[in-house]
Amino acid sequence: MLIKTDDTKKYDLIAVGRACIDLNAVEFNRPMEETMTFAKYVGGSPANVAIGLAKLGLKPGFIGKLADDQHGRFIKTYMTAAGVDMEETVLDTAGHKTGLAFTEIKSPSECSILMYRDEVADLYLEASEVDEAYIKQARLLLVSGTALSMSPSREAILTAVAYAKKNDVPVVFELDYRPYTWQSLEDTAVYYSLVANQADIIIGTRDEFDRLENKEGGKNEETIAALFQHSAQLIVIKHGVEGSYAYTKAGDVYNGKAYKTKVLKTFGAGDSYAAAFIYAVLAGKSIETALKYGSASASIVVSKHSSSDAMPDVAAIEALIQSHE
Ligand SMILES: Nc1ncnc2c1ncn2[C@@H]1O[C@H](COP(=O)(O)OP(=O)(O)OP(=O)(O)O)[C@@H](O)[C@H]1O
Ligand SMILES: O=C(O)C[C@@H](O)[C@H](O)C(=O)CO
Repeated sequence: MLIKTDDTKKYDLIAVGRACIDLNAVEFNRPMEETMTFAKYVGGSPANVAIGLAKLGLKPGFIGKLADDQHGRFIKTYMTAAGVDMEETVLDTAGHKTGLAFTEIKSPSECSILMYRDEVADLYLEASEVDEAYIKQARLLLVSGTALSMSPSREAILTAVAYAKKNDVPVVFELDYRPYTWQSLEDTAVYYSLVANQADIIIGTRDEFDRLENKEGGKNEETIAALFQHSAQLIVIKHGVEGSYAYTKAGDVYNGKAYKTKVLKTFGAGDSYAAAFIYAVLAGKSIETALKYGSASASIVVSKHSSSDAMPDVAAIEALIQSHE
């Protein structure tokens, strides 16, 4: 197996970062100005990935800070019921709020997210609130890039990564770049590099790797050459509907095609892709197969209304792959 993990661990993966609320336009194919109703779902990239893994039958855990209010309680209840261990989440006692993402579905190819993320509870997670003994119980630690955008969450993430490294828990870095949370492009590149250089698996879009390198129009070959000088064993670079590439440190290159579908909205593709790709890697499947799982899962989620609730099970993913073989 390319990434060696200890399958006797209590949790398959522990995700650290934000768990928020998505409010997705119910009346779609119109601008948000004309939208009157929104459906509520759990959102936030690492929460979505954890939920996706639970739907695939794995045992994920979550580290994060939730607001002590109705939204925080909704998130904890939903994720627990979905099969994510939420016992290590901490409650914010300083009045910070849950992050909200209003999603606009103008057309299948034109979606946008309007974020309410000032003073959000998830960015107030402190290093002292991250438990080494919990991380030690995971096969993988998943870190989201957005959680690096502000202190004290930044230090909490760096602490989680340090605990994972100390306890031989491989680190997955999902670049998950959300521009509104960052002060500058330089900050992003500094903190992204700090974690990317320690990560075993790095997953992001081509644009997100450009943020890591703080340049435009970067080339995959140059990106992987630089990153493979550090801890990375496996790098996935996504190119939207054009598909994705996986690179191994040993020099293997794999190309995954997107599965065409009737798209409702494009967001949620990355999180569903990551969940199914990681599931396949943990199940010991080949990288070619893991790319198919990621693409199939994303194809299912972009055809549905939510990012979290729509995460598919293994049977749905395998059926979609089969129908294209
Ligand atoms: N329109 C689409 N139809 C089918 N599959 C898609 C589509 N868009 C993306 N995908 C699949 O999802 C994968 C990830 O998509 P993308 O590169 O857009 O990720 P992302 O930008 O991280 O997503 P997100 O919008 O959730 O942040 C792609 O590699 C592809 O397999
Ligand atoms: O927190 C966000 O950035 C938005 C997410 O909640 C949303 O689920 C999404 O865009 C998934 O990729």
